[in-house]
Amino acid sequence: MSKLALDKFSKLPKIELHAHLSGSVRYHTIIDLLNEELNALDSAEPQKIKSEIDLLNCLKNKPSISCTNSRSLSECFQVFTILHRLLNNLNILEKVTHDILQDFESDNCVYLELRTTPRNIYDQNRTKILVSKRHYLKKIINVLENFERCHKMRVRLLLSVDRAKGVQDGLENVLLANELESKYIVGIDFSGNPHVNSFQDFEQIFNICKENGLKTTVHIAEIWNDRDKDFILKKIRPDRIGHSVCLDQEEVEYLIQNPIPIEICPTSNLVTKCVHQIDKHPFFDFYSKNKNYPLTICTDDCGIFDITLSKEYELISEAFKLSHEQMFYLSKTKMNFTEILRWCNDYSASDAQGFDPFCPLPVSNPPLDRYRDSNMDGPKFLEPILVF
Ligand SMILES: CNc1ncnc2c1ncn2[C@@H]1O[C@H](COP(=O)(O)O)[C@@H](O)[C@H]1O
Repeated sequence: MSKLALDKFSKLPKIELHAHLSGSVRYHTIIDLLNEELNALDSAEPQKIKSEIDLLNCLKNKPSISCTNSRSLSECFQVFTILHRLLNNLNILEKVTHDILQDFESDNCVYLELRTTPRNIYDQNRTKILVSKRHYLKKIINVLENFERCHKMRVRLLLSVDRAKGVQDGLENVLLANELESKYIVGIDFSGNPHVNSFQDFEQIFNICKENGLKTTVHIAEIWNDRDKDFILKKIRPDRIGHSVCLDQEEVEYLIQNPIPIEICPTSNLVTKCVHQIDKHPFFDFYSKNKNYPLTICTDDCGIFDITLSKEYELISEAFKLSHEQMFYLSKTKMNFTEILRWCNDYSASDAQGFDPFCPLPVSNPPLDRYRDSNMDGPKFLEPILVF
């Protein structure tokens, strides 16, 4: 794709609803932190660190129609373990979180929903808690507050329940969400290694979320033998679902008839090999059958994959021959913004009225024509959806 087209996607105002904090730490920051460990005088395991740098290099992925340097999901989860070791104090956490927000805003993201699993940070012997889950979260919320004071992008937080860490750990996170009562926490994400445990064991937690009015989004069908699909789609019916790529035709039909908004993560699906070619991505099963199906394009772990939201748009647009106008229309309308505003339950009605996330900078925003793809021979604008 030409640089000009890439620029147009960078300028398109976008929303990001599926971004894991640790996975979104800048790729170069991760490498720098690993090199710091490597060069430390007391570096105990240089070979291990070198192989971790190699793993990172392999996972780093450039968007392309067919992905050649794919790695499996389990390798991704190895990287998260490394990241959790590296992000081991509040200063680093503060810095990387701020960088993530900056990066999304520079990419013209206007509403970012970051998700993270609250965790205790231990000392080297893992005997003493240095930072509690509560302090971990408070630090992140503090970064979001400070950011919002001087930036236009709106940022909210989902607390993650990691299926691999078990029910008790998940329960603590949901109780924390309730207890902190922060306007920044808008819901609960159910994620983690899909090969480990089953979400069916977490039914009590789903019920607690419902009883307490906490919105939920659940990772499903990231692998073919996901035994939780029926349970999630038919019994739990969360507010959104993530990935949802390994679905059979019957399940796709079921969703078309009974839609749940889907967070699509194209590069992630290629890297983890649950989709082998971008032009076979099930995004199109939904899009082609129902142009109004609520779909949103997301990055998942933009740091470890070294990608941006704009590049994800580019990937989908190229693979399915969608014009800039179609992408624009998709980003504007496929995810119901009233719904998002409802997630931000602290907004007063007047705030909500004044907040058009697609028009955050009315003075400096370019005219809509700027987003028009001059080479496009498909339909012209479907409706005058924006007033800049
Ligand atoms: C690649 N696809 C994925 N599938 C499932 N869960 C994923 C994921 N990518 C990330 N996570 C979840 O997010 C955590 C890292 O961010 P936080 O430490 O919470 O900020 C991972 O440990 C995993 O539980």
